[in-house]
Amino acid sequence: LPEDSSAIISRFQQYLQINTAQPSPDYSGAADFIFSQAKTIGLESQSIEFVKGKPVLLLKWPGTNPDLPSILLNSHTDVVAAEYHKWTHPPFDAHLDKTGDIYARGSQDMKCVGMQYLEAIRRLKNSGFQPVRTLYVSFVPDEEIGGHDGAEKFAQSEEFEKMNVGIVLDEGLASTNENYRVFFGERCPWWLVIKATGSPGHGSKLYDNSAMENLLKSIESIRRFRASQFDLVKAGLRAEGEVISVNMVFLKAGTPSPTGFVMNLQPSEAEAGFDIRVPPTADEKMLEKRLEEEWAPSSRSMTFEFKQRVSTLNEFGKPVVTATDDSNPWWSLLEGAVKKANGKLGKPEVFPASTDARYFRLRGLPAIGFSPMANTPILLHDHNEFLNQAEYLKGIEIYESIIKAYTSYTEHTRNDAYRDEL
Ligand SMILES: CSCC[C@H](NC=O)C(=O)O
Ligand SMILES: [Zn+2]
Ligand SMILES: [Zn+2]
Repeated sequence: LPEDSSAIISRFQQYLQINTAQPSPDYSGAADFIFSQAKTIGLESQSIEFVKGKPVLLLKWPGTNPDLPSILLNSHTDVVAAEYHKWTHPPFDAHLDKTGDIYARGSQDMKCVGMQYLEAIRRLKNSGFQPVRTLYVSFVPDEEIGGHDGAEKFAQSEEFEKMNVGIVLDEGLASTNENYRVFFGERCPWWLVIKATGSPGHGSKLYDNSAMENLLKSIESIRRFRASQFDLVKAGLRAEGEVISVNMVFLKAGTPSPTGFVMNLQPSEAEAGFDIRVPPTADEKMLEKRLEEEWAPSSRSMTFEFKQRVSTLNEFGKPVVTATDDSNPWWSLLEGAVKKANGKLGKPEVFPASTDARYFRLRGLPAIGFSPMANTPILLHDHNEFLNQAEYLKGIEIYESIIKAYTSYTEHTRNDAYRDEL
């Protein structure tokens, strides 16, 4: 590796070594690091604590025409927890192996992207490039737990309003082939708990309407639905983000005893939790009906509760998605810029899980999910998350090209996609 590249990789490793794992992320460590980077690059920086101890770090590269809507490059500073003993290299060592793979929690999700933004800016600045539009880079907390104290408050703030943002880039997913994946929307999380009650009884007795039987009937029904959705994906008829996913995440029942559970007692209560993800264009009413009639019918002594239920629609009743046609110039600009840097984009997709991009889209802004990682296994939230250094360096070139194209775009763009509704 040339001298320059090893310095770039070592800065990436430094960021990865800061333990920002939920539930107690080292946000002040991350802030110190990001601000020290901003200083050496020559970017203005600001920390906004909408919630104490959870800073939104905002960097700014002023453009020559501050009247044009600005560009926002967003990333989150937190990462999910890691089970240390199940990793081949400790998750916060950022170990670089002989093949160039860098192992760390956050190497894909999404400290890579945050640092790639900064490295791209550093190079552009050094080359003498001048942006026309102002460029902002935000590092937000708490994405992994829903972003309520981070991007959600940020997107709704006066500070954000003043930034006059026209387009947001946020995270995507690694691609296992040579085409980068790119996302225009995301599925909405519905975290459902269903609860069954029934008559308790002797473990030897066959009878109807026990809590366990009632719950199992629901689970069977939910699993049939799950299979019907999964089959569409397996048959290649639908993309991952276009079906409703339903996965059971907990089961809770039984009567505890000092040695485990009482074995000859059928319990009077049983419950199960499901992580459901609903595509932006899905029929919510249909799903609700299914839930009321088949998954948790009161006729079977069942109740349900949502731990979280995010609507697929915005305040105008429209799906929360970013346009991918001619009405959104940022799409073709992105395509062109990636191509110019010798990269290829796949077909725009719906992100299968949730990201902070939703909060920007809810404001009526276009937001594109994109993490430039091609030919890479998808390891976010998994053990042994890694990114190859060559792929990381390639991503920096991709962002250089995007930042050039975006900040140089001088056509008048509206920064309010809902103008028609308003
Ligand atoms: C919906 S709050 C949790 C957000 C989380 N985001 C990334 O994994 C997700 O589970 O999609
Ligand atoms: Zn993420
Ligand atoms: Zn994540």
